Amino acid sequence: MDLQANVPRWTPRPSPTRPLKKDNERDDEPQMDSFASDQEDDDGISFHNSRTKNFNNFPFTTWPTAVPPPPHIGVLEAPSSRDHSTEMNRSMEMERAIAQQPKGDDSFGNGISVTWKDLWVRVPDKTGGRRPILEGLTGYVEPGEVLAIMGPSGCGKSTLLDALAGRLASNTRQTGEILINGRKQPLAFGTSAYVTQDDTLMTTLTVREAVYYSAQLQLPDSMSRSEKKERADATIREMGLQDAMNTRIGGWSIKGLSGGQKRRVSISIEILKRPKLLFLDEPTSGLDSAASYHVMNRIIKLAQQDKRTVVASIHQPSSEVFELFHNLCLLSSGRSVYFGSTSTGNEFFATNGFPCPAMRNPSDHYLRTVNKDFDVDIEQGFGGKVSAAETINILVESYKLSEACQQVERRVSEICQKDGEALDSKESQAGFITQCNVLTRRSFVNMYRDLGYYWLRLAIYIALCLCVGTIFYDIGSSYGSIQARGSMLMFVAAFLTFMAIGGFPSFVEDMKIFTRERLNGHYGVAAFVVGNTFSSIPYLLMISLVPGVMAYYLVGLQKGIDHFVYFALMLFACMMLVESLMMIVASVVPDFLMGIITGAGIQGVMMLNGGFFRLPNDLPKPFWRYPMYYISFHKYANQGFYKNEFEGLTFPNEQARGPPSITGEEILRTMWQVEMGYSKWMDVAIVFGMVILYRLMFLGIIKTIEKVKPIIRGL
Ligand SMILES: Nc1ncnc2c1ncn2[C@@H]1O[C@H](COP(=O)(O)OP(=O)(O)OP(=O)(O)O)[C@@H](O)[C@H]1O
Repeated sequence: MDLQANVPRWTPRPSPTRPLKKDNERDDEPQMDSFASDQEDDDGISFHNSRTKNFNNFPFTTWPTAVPPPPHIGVLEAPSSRDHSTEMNRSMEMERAIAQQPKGDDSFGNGISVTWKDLWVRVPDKTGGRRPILEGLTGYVEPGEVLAIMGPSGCGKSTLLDALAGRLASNTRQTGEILINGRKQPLAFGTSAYVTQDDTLMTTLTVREAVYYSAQLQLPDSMSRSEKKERADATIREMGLQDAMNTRIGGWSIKGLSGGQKRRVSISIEILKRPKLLFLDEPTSGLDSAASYHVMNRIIKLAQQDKRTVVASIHQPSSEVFELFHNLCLLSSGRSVYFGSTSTGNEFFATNGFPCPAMRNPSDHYLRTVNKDFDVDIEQGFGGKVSAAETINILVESYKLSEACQQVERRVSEICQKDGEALDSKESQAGFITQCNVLTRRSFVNMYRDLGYYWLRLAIYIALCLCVGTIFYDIGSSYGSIQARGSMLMFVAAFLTFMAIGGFPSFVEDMKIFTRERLNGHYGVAAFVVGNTFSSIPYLLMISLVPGVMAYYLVGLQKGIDHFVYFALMLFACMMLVESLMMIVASVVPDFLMGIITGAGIQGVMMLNGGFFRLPNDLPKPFWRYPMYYISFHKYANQGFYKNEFEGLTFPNEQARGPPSITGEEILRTMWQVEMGYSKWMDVAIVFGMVILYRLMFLGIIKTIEKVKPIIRGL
């Protein structure tokens, strides 16, 4: 069957850049679905269409629902009964109207235009090849417009948004052209805002705190604190969250906001800065119809102010919400079914034999018609039925041949020809010091409120140190205590520090929030690393000191406050190091289970090679002795702890042979094979140096990932 030969030509009404509704054109309150009604066109043909009154001047080849269709099965043809001369006249009229229609701004002004042409996105398939998830899409969105991306679940809405926002996953390959203001330029890190489908929020903060911290990070230093607070409060109110201002967002452990409320917090955070380009993935999911309407209405107003550009994927908008959008990009299985004004969608479907029934929300009708997930035949306006797959083919082919499609291509070319401005990602952002300060405070509050971050670890450390203290209680200075001291100190250096791995789930959550905020340009990578490092210091000090003092004094290690201070300092340095290591792991393996296994594996190797289980001189050369022994932080931790404990002590020699006593220094040299050429303070300094190195590596890895990802995707 040659679908292309039979599909009717569809021509849209001449308003791809439909002017925005004025406020007085509609109530602010959501209305009942009311726009599907029987109307008569100029030819006296009755058809169901909500917006028929808009179309009377234009030649839509709409299937009349009351008139029998031409006798073909599953193949659509232009109605033979049409008066062709009338049609031609109307076509000419339309072409004239199109020519006279203002094509948006002549320049981009301060706004951002996005165009995409022949956009393909492919992902690996099971056979080792690649399957397309977006197939040759072309479209545009201009300043002041709100584009709705619609289609059945899995049709590629999020993928299209990700592609436009420059955020595709690294296993995808993108071809085709995406231009921002007519130029090929990256769209991330502050040039646009993106509300993702999942709400990645700091669960311990209240709504007001979450939005206000974000305001402090995103708004420029030139704004006063009170102005930022005002902006945050106003945005919260705009999203209808005033009653939940002081409610914690909540997560798996504490019940806080509802799903819909979280959605609105996510939107609030991203619209705070009034972005010039806003991507929204399912902004209304979880919202009731009134909330959906108000949220979308607010976003439309945002687009109107200073001509901002909005692209939103949306699942099941009510008719009220659907009417708010300007253009519709309807997808099915990654293919473009329709791109054009939302007000001419009904025409397109009716023209192709799938008119929207009376009293049905048009968006429901479109989604039902283009969904092939369920093996249900689609009813045609004239009573026939075609399979869902065939319906989609008809619509896709019809759209390709339509004047609307050509019009979109023309508009894309026009926009691309303009010489648009380059985007500045650093525009009006808080300064580095402010970012570090705010991130440190926010992270500190989060750590304080999240029981799993440090409090639970503190409890477990106390329990473990009580066990250590009672098992090695009052260790004494007998010959046998030498081995016991060594084992106890090794346990502290290896196992107590290993336990810092318990914070990994919180690191993964932190990384998710960081990734979202970073991609939206809220702050820089360095500010995040500084904030994360400084906020954890008080807690790690507490964990080193409180359980440390219990273990130290119950065991009866070497007396003197300086010895205890060294012990606590080394424990603190090792914990910081393990946390830094786990942050690196979280940045590379952001999966909870995989990350813990990877982190535990790395630490296991270091522990094994740290000079306790196998004495340093016995480690096989070259790999384990050089460089692995020197890379392992356990080497320095063990050495430092041993020097701190054994130097200055003397143990009686209970063996029959040899001198009557043995000094700590001799034990260090012969028994533990410790490097004695430098002091214990050097060991702790090396561990702190490694902490700095690991944090820098963390920063470097994030920056590298940011740079490499677009290259992998083929951009
Ligand atoms: N990185 C990826 N690797 C493999 N497959 C992917 C990837 N991204 C998307 N897909 C697949 O592409 C298809 C489209 O996914 P996408 O998330 O864009 O759909 P969607 O229309 O947003 O769906 P929903 O409305 O349910 O969120 C799905 O089948 C999905 O499994």
